[in-house]
Amino acid sequence: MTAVLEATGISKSFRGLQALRGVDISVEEGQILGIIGANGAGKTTLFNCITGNFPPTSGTVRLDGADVTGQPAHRLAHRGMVRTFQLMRPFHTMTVLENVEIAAMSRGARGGTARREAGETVERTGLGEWADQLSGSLPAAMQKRLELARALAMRPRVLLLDEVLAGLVPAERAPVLDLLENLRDTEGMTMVFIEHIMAAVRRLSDHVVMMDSGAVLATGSADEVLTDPQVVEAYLGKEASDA
Ligand SMILES: Nc1ncnc2c1ncn2[C@@H]1O[C@H](COP(=O)(O)OP(=O)(O)OP(=O)(O)O)[C@@H](O)[C@H]1O
Repeated sequence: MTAVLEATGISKSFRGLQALRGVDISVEEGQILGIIGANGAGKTTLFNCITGNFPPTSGTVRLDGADVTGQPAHRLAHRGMVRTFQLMRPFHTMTVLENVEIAAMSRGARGGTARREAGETVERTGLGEWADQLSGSLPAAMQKRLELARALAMRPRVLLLDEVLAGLVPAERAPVLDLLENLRDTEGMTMVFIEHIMAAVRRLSDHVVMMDSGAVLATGSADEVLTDPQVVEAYLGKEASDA
């Protein structure tokens, strides 16, 4: 099987601080890759290098085999790769539906089509009853769903999720996990997700990469990685409370 998304040898320095040191990840079509690691390990920086927020200092990003290193987010979105952000950035003075509609329009949907697709996405992400609320007035859990809805409205084939469950109580996490699993199983969507909640990593990941100090420390199935003594020592010992 060929990788849909493959990042090889990704390094990134910020004025002397080496945030990434030759990171390799790859994910095959219809698979979910989970990325774990302590705060500051470089997970979000890796996403930023992959999704064109800034170019890596060195290394190559390939999407469907094509070199897309450093391409801006909008061009990657047209190629089918979209991400969510850890800190949400919706337009707070617009309604939930309008926010999602704008995302649909950004990939070319127009007029009634954009509105209809936005409505479907809003329902699918459990935001139906909030559709006409200003997004700035949403509770945190619903803002998270809006971030996901905006990404899905862009119809990605490859979706990168940065801590999409953070700040949600367990009852709020379940529907998001159900949705992500459904997107993989029914639409074959490929996903990479950064997550600190180990129950979610176990449930969703076909494959896990554990990062430490800007490098990959362990990779394998969730069972293999989460029981790896180095991973337990470097990360899980500190984070196990939420597992
Ligand atoms: N734009 C930037 N400028 C300078 N340093 C940065 C920048 N972005 C990240 N860093 C640094 O790079 C390192 C990796 O940060 P990063 O946010 O990627 O970690 P992370 O694994 O995503 O952490 P968390 O789990 O807290 O989100 C940190 O030392 C961080 O301070």
